[in-house]
Amino acid sequence: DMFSPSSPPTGLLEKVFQYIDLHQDEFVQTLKEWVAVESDSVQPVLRLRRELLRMMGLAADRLRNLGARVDLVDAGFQQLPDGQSLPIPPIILAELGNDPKKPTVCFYGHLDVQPARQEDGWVTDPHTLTEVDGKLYGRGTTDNKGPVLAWINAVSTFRALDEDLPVNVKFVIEGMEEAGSLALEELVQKEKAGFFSSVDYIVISDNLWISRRTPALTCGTRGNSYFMVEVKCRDQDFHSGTFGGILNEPMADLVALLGSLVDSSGRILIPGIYDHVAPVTEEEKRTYEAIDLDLEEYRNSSQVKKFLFDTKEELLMHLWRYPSLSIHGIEGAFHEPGAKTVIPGRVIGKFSIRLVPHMNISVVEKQVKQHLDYIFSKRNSSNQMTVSMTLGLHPWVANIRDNQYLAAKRAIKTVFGTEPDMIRDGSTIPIAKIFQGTIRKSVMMLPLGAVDDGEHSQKEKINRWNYIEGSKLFAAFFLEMAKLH
Ligand SMILES: Cn1cncc1C[C@H](NC(=O)CCN)C(=O)O
Ligand SMILES: [Zn+2]
Ligand SMILES: [Zn+2]
Repeated sequence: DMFSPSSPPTGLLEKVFQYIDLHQDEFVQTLKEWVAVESDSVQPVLRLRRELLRMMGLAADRLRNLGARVDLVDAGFQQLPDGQSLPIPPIILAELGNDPKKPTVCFYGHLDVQPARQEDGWVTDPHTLTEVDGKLYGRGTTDNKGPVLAWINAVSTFRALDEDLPVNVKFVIEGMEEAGSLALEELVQKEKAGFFSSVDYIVISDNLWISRRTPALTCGTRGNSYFMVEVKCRDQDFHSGTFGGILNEPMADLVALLGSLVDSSGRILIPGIYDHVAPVTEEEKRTYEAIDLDLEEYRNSSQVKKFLFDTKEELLMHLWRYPSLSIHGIEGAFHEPGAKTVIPGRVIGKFSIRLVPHMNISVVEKQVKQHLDYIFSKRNSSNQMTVSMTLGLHPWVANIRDNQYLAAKRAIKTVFGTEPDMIRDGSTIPIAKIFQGTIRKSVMMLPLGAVDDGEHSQKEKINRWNYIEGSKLFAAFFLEMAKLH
């Protein structure tokens, strides 16, 4: 149309790539400064919330230096189960450029991280970015500080070269993703007609490739429903010498309940749970066949002796398009080393079910509660069982016919010289569905990290190559978006 900006001058991309290569050590240095902030949102303690506030402040400063207009939106307080409350770090809404002739691309990312302690099995200090053989180790390097900075690096490169930014850029950066994106949904609703009204596209870079070398585009994620099942005799523990043999023990009830959820082939045993799962189409099957995945390498690098499925297609389908049930832990259980003769008086089992199209969250909730009621009633226990669903997150499916998927494919081809794997992701980025459903804009997931980055795990890393080529990818993506608009 008549408002289309002219194609970028030939050689601009070359200049941009050269700048990024030349300044990569500065980019790594900033990542190091950000990794040094222990912005853990999972452990609800004031010291860490202060770190989160500091983290959001650092990011706000960085964005202001770029020339962005930055809003630190107050997000209120988190109520804890024990009655205490903690501040939620402010959410950054920022914008750079508002040329009506350009598309507006909004990047969502988060700067909170999972907990990490060196004793958990890190070789290096998790909050000191350490480079070994081109791998940048540190908590948050891949999830999600590295990708947030890659986007900022791309923007800052155009600024540093005194080149016009090809797109208008907006940022939504939060600090509570690892705790369930508290307060973000409300803000998105509230800003629907404000901040988000001018947004054309949303890009999220908060997941990983399925390969170590082949880049990917993500077309869908599973949702999640998280359950707590409490079994209580009394609030205090018992001595097994003085009460063992005369009680229904809460742990025995709970272990039976948890043991009734899934069989050893991974099949969920809750009646009706598979009823609404979308059937597999032939076309969909072909997408799994096309993916570059070396099963043996994947298995070896994951240090798993044997997966539940032997073919690439079966494995990918069970990660991406079938539900799964995982048992996470038991609160109140005696889990420390040593041999204490305790009977825990009250225990809480935690498990979750990854949801896929077209499962319905409230139907799943009913099915789970009915099943647990039935199993518990069969035990004829005198204890009290309480089941609650504490999180219900929808699965998300992209519209891969949107312009931005085309632009991203072209940018990937330019930077990596290859077509991306078109993948889904087994985990959940709750805000994707909320963006799509609330502000009704196109959402794309464009991951930068490699399959072996170890997000949430010990030894999390991002490869220098992924971080730097990823910064180039975002810059190339801006140019492709401008061409398509
Ligand atoms: C907090 N939470 C509880 N249920 C689901 C989640 C989100 C979490 N998200 C990620 O890990 C992002 C991965 N790139 C997950 O999927 O477990
Ligand atoms: Zn993340
Ligand atoms: Zn995470």
